[in-house]
Amino acid sequence: MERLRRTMMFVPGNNPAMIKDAGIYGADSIMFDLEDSVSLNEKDTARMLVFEALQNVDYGNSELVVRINGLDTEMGRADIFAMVKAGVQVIRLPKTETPDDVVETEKVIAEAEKFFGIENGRTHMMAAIESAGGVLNAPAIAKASDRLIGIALGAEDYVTMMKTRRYPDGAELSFARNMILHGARAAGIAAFDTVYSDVDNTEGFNHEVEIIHELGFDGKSVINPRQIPLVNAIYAPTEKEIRNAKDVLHAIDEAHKKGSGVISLRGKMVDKPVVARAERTMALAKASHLVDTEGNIYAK
Ligand SMILES: CC(C)(COP(=O)(O)OP(=O)(O)OC[C@H]1O[C@@H](n2cnc3c(N)ncnc32)[C@H](O)[C@@H]1OP(=O)(O)O)[C@@H](O)C(=O)NCCC(=O)NCCSC(=O)C[C@@](O)(CC(=O)O)C(=O)O
Ligand SMILES: [Mg+2]
Repeated sequence: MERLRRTMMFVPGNNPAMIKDAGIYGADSIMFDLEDSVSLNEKDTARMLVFEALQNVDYGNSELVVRINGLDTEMGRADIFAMVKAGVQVIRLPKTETPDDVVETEKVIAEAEKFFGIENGRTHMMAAIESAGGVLNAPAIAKASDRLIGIALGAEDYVTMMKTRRYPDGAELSFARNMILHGARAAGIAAFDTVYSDVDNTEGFNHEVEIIHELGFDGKSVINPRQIPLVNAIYAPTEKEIRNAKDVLHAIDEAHKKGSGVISLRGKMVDKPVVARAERTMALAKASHLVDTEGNIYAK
């Protein structure tokens, strides 16, 4: 079963208190940041703090991701070696412009795995796309390495380069979001939307999450624990959707018993894509604690 990544929470790598408590908020993924939330004179401290945390803090079921500094900086290589040694699950490459950026980063990751005697390929990657060039290359970036679990939009850098800013309806991000989504889907990996910086604006945040949920993004980068339950609520299926998904899965089981891959349910065709959507609905229902492991809806 595909891992759910509705929320990926940025945690500044130089903030010991936030690093220590990052696991208590229920983010699907925790993303320790060594890049833009850390000033130049704190880079070494942040790398050390995140290294220690990855080795010693229990973050439960949250996936552990680190955003490194790019290889075009003097920190990039040291970041990769330290994080691979610490056993990070996913390295997030910032400001990815070309497939070569991914390939070059992968080479250093493989070198680090070999150096520390770690199984080749254990460290996964994701690539953040934060520029016009990166957006145009999104489909090729998404296919650049088997280690990639997903690609993500970094909209703050992107809108700055595009000489605009963030607007409530998101029209300025429409092309980038669609390129990233299509690039990810064509490569069979996940697509993550960008951060929403106005932490106190719940209405604006919810509106943005509705948009990316409807588009089909797997989830969103968040910068504050208060944003996690808001994303989860929008990604949680309704009781009607769960009941329908259960009926779909039951109907296709019956069809398979009769040797068919298609059946009618309440006048609507149930086939492979409908079944795949029903399975995702049930996975989201389980993650949202709306059903038990058998798929039974919890009484209210
Ligand atoms: C926004 C704010 C200052 C608000 O502060 P506030 O003080 O109002 O927070 P409160 O809500 O009051 O905090 C209540 C309790 O939660 C704790 N708490 C808060 N945030 C927590 C957290 N993140 N992790 C763990 N713990 C946390 C806090 O310590 C407190 O704990 P306690 O005291 O125990 O009660 C704060 O959240 C924060 O610093 N966020 C991280 C910012 C960050 O990482 N930026 C870089 C990534 S974006 C980027 O780089 C752009 C990008 O690259 C992106 C892309 O590529 O996608 C692009 O180009 O777009
Ligand atoms: Mg950025």
